[in-house]
Amino acid sequence: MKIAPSILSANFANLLEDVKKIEKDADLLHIDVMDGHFVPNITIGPVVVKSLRKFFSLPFDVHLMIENPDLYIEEFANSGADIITVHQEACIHLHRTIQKIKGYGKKAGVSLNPATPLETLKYILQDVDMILIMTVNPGFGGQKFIDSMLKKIEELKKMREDLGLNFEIEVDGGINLYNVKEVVEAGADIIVAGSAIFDSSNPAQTIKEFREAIEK
Ligand SMILES: O=C(CO)[C@H](O)[C@H](O)COP(=O)(O)O
Ligand SMILES: [Co+2]
Repeated sequence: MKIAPSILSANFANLLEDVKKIEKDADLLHIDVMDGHFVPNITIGPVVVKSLRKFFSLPFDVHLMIENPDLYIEEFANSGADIITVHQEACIHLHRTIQKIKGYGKKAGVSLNPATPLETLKYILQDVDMILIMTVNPGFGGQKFIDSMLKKIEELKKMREDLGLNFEIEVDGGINLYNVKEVVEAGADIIVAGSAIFDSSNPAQTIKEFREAIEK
């Protein structure tokens, strides 16, 4: 099980120091990109990804919550993203978008909003490296986990088994020390956590506690 702290809840005025706090304990760095159109919030773009890349070697997991992601894939690829995840709801030609990400030598992820059925992924599952199940409506950190998404994670895991595929299942939104175990038991391979990690007094220690909570 991998842990991907989301910098959405880091201090943007002190981003370098905040990421240094989790660098050794995290498996990936989750970077939430929001455009004010696909979601009602605006965060950061490729310039910030590029600036961070100079200081860190851990994989960058870039979650694009933007309309027309095709327009920005090249820039994010060149800025140092390792995984580029687009939303199914934002892509008219999703298969083409996935191929574009892979064409830059990056891992391709596809994310689903809570209301979007798994069936929309049926014909692209064999093409992706990762599926990101949103367990909050995207746009903001610190929201409450939507419990009905546990079934969705279980169903996706079953689909993966039935099809004999090996994409990773990432789960994002409202995950904390109290619910992480059931999220992993449902089928998550990668856990994203923003507020639970960066709002804590010791983010590195909190990541260790996440791993302990799963073992319990
Ligand atoms: O994609 C996101 C929101 O759209 C964030 O990654 C997610 O919400 C993480 O924050 P938290 O753990 O505080 O819910
Ligand atoms: Co995210």
